[in-house]
Amino acid sequence: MTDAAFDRDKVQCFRFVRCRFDADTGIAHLVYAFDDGPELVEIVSVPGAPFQLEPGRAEAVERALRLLHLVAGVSYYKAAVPPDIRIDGYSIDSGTAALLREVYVNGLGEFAYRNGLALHGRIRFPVSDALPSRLESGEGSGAFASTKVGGRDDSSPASASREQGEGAPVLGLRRHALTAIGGGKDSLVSIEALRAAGIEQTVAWIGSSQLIRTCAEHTGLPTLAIGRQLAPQLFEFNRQGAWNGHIPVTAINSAILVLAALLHDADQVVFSNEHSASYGSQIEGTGEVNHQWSKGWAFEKAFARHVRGRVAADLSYYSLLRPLSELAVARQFAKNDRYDAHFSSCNRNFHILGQRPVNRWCGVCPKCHFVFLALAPFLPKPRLMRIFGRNLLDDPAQVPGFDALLEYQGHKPFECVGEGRESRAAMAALSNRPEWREDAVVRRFAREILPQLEEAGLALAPLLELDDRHGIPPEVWNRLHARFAA
Ligand SMILES: CC(=O)N[C@H]1[C@@H](OP(=O)(O)OP(=O)(O)OC[C@H]2O[C@@H](n3ccc(=O)[nH]c3=O)[C@H](O)[C@@H]2O)O[C@H](CO)[C@@H](O)[C@@H]1O[C@H](C)C(=O)N[C@@H](C)C(=O)N[C@@H](CCC(=O)O)C(=O)O
Ligand SMILES: Nc1ncnc2c1ncn2[C@@H]1O[C@H](COP(=O)(O)OP(=O)(O)OP(=O)(O)O)[C@@H](O)[C@H]1O
Repeated sequence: MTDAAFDRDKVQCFRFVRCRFDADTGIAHLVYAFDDGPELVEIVSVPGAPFQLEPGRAEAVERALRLLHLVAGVSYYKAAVPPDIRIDGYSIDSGTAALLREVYVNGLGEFAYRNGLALHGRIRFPVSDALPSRLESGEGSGAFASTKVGGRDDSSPASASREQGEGAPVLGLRRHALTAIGGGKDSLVSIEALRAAGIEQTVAWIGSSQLIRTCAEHTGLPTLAIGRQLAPQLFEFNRQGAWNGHIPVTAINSAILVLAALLHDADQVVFSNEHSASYGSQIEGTGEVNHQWSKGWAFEKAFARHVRGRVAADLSYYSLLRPLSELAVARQFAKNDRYDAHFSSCNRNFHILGQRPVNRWCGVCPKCHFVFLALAPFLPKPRLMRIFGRNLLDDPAQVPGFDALLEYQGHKPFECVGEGRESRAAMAALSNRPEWREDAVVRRFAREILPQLEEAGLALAPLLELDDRHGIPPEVWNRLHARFAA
């Protein structure tokens, strides 16, 4: 492949060329290439430079940088999906390769399904068996700790390889949470819960979304806005017919925040991924395809273990909302109206190429449909109408959108929405409420769909119960359990 043109079918090899972090500027360069083609340089900028890093911290930053380089490569790899992968300049062990294979194969699951590609067996990261046994990139200084996550379930897809490469040092990180904020309801629920539990936090986000900034500023907490620029050639490749589609963006954001946590001396990276995120769309003839795979529990477990084992033993990565369903998160959000005029879960707000919606809620996408439906059982109707500016459940044109959420005559949309059983239970609850039951979509549900459903599956209460599979540190969970149970 040359500079002149991009032909996805001719590409043989995807290369991780090099990565570099400059502590004086806070800028990371992540460099990739296809064959001997042009360098594709992604730039991540972490505010707060210059960073004074003692040797043990600098080594951990280098390990986090390589992890980010490897994970963020998925945006470029997908453009050609070539048969070979090469890593120039450093080596990885088999545990790291196993994690990456999971991230690429599952995180590109929707991409592969939509493009008719088979990724299983195709994605192989080269492994060096001659690595030192403790750390893939040379041993760090400082006290080494075992990576057991006390008492919690830390089995992971990468566990088969746990004997190799684990044993990162304890860095003595400050007790402080870097909480990812996405502008929607989920992270706001986490931020308020951590605040109530007295845990110090900085709210952090990636990208230039004004909506996220406004929500972050509204928390009144310290903020950290991290810049990210994709290599510009990717968009040109897309114009020239590159493979394109969904990527596991949460995995990339997670790796960026792990790097930022080391730079800003925080011992926790907190995401807000509910347990419903672990369930994908059931596609006839294909099986499960999960749009939000890197928001799921399998990713969280594998990534958290990798960070503790190979980056810093005292750096926790977890999702505070893992025990909650989407409906349980909606119930928590309803308790506080502080963000009503600022938040949005509608993904049309978050394009990196600059489109800006006129309204915070487009009102026609699966996320708008789902968030409206999930909040409706828990919010007074006038408050919900003020948030959305209209009643999506009284618009007959929206029936097909809600049917998809109910998994009625179709599969769950490829979006960040709850499980079909959550949507059905929410709709069934509304069909019993005088203020909702006459609205067009609810009325039609009660008439046509409800009679076909088993009553036992429609109760809200079981869906609000907390799940005990999570990776929340016990000292945090002990302070929050009662709040989330109510
Ligand atoms: C905002 C959005 O939904 N974007 C998806 C959309 O991309 P579009 O072209 O409409 O706009 P951009 O997001 O600006 O992307 C431009 C191109 O750049 C590629 N790209 C972007 C970010 C990145 O990290 N790597 C990239 O390669 C992208 O492919 C475009 O060509 O459609 C795309 C194709 O299906 C999606 O990939 C875009 O999704 C974004 C990466 C994104 O941030 N989406 C989140 C809102 C999202 O879907 N979050 C999921 C979490 C899923 C997970 O497992 O992490 C969720 O909330 O469920
Ligand atoms: N730009 C971003 N920077 C950092 N973290 C992000 C960003 N966008 C989303 N996240 C995080 O990724 C996770 C999944 O995002 P998601 O969009 O589901 O959450 P949300 O925006 O908090 O809520 P909602 O589901 O209502 O949109 C959350 O933990 C969120 O904070």
